[in-house]
Amino acid sequence: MRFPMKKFFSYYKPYIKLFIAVLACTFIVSAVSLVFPLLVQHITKNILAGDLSAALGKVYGIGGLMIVMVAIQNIGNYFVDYKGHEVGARMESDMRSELFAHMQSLSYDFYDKEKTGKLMSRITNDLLLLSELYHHGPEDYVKYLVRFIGAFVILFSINASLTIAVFCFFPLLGVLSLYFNKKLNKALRRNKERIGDVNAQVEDSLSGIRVVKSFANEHIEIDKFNRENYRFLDSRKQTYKAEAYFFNGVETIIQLITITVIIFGSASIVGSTLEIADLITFLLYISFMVEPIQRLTHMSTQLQEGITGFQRFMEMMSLKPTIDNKPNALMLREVRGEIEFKQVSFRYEDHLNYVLANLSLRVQSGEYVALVGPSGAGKTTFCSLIPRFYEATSGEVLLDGINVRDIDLRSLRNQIGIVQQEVYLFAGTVMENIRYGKPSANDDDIITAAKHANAHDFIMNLPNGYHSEIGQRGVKLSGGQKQRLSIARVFLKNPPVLILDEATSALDNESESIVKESLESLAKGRTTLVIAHRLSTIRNAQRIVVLTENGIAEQGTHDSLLAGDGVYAQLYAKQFEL
Ligand SMILES: Nc1ncnc2c1ncn2[C@@H]1O[C@H](COP(=O)(O)OP(=O)(O)OP(=O)(O)O)[C@@H](O)[C@H]1O
Repeated sequence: MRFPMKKFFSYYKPYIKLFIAVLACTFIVSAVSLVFPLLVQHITKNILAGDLSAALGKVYGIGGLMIVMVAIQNIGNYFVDYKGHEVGARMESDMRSELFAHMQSLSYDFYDKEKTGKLMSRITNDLLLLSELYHHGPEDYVKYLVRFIGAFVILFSINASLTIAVFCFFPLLGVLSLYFNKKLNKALRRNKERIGDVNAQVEDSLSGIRVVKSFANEHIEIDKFNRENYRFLDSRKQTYKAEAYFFNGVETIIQLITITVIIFGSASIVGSTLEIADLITFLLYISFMVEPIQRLTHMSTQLQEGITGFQRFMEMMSLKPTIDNKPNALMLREVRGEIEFKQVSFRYEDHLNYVLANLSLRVQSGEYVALVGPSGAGKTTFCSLIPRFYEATSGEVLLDGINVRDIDLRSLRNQIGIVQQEVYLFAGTVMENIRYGKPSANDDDIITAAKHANAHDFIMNLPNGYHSEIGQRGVKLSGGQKQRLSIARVFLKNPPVLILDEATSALDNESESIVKESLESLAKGRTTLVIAHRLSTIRNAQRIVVLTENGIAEQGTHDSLLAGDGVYAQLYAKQFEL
């Protein structure tokens, strides 16, 4: 991937004035620092070598000038350090927000493949050193370019041949830097991938901590974690090896430069082509030329880390959501809730088998339809095509006669309420969790929704009522309570279409009957698709559709299907052992 320069620099835009001020300060500070050795040269070569009776006054004058220069440098450096870092941190934060928003836009299929921990690592670790790159990158270039060019001009005016001798080493440094920067970039990318793996392992083990404990398998998790941790360590060891080669190579060349100056400089003094004061000045300025090299190479790990972070950031940003709005997508207003599948086929990926093939079904507005059939027949998949969590591979899914592909995604999903077996609640209060169904709702609306969902009474019995914290993923609530909160959320949303995917199957009989009551009241007046394994729960459905691996096997009411003695009758007999 080529480095996307244009995009990289676009993040400076909101802070460009402040950043230019930082660079201007850097320029001034670097230019001022160049004057110091010249003043030393002036003292040693002109003042101390001349009339010593007037020397002291002049030295004091230069001392005063030096103090003023130090003050300018310090004020400038304070501004550069403080505001420079701030600009970098703000840019990093902007990019982090942009990345998170982008991830929110990506579709189901992306999340099917990616591990959450790895994605977390991309948002946190990957961007961590970008702020350093963003402000130190240009800042150091200005700083060291000024010092380098200034030192070169001054040294050249003192002794051209010695300066050229020093420069002979620079191509060597260039080649070394190029070679190791490439190596380092590769090593740092690997580090980022491996820390992502460590994060993924932590996320996986900690999310499943209750399962881990129930099987007493802590040791297995520790082993899995250590495996990833050592892989990360291994990768870091390789990075340090590359760094050690590189830094020591650079140090050796720098020492060779200094030795060259001392030897050739001394020879020039012997040959009377150089004065001692000039050699001292030369040695002082050599550090101005060498320091940029030292700093830029030592900084290069940090800068490289920023660069690889940016490259990985761009990889993620260049992923497009597979399901997105068409231009001029339709906004829905009044929705009746009629759903139609026309010759719909679907497979999750090109290399996988079709889950649904040529399936056609029409559900009337307000109808209560149950989807039953063997596990893996595609019932959940069928339902997830309606809100376009996945796109039909061929055929059409229509809502009120409009292809769902033509409808604005948000507008479409606002019409559909989903209650699943696995309820996901966010850490926060009961109130906040119900409000998730309609963020603009007031407290009274929320209480009404909770009452409809048979949740009000148990909520009032919680220590802080609606303001009780429910713990991460709602761990402080029972399964039935969580389910009723999720139903209240959908009541509040009040969508014309409802999908109930095994909503009661994880509950015991008592909870089930309360939740069932809430669901029945939720379904009133809405087009409802119910997926159920326990056939007893859908006996009253207006229509039962039996889905098998070969498509829709049969459909009808409970009584007519039982009488037909087909798949449904067999499933029913199996469940009730008739
Ligand atoms: N994200 C996915 N990626 C790839 N294959 C998937 C994915 N989700 C489901 N499948 C596969 O698609 C098929 C249908 O799954 P689906 O969950 O729709 O069946 P189901 O009828 O709802 O099953 P169950 O009654 O057990 O919930 C299964 O073979 C399953 O392995």
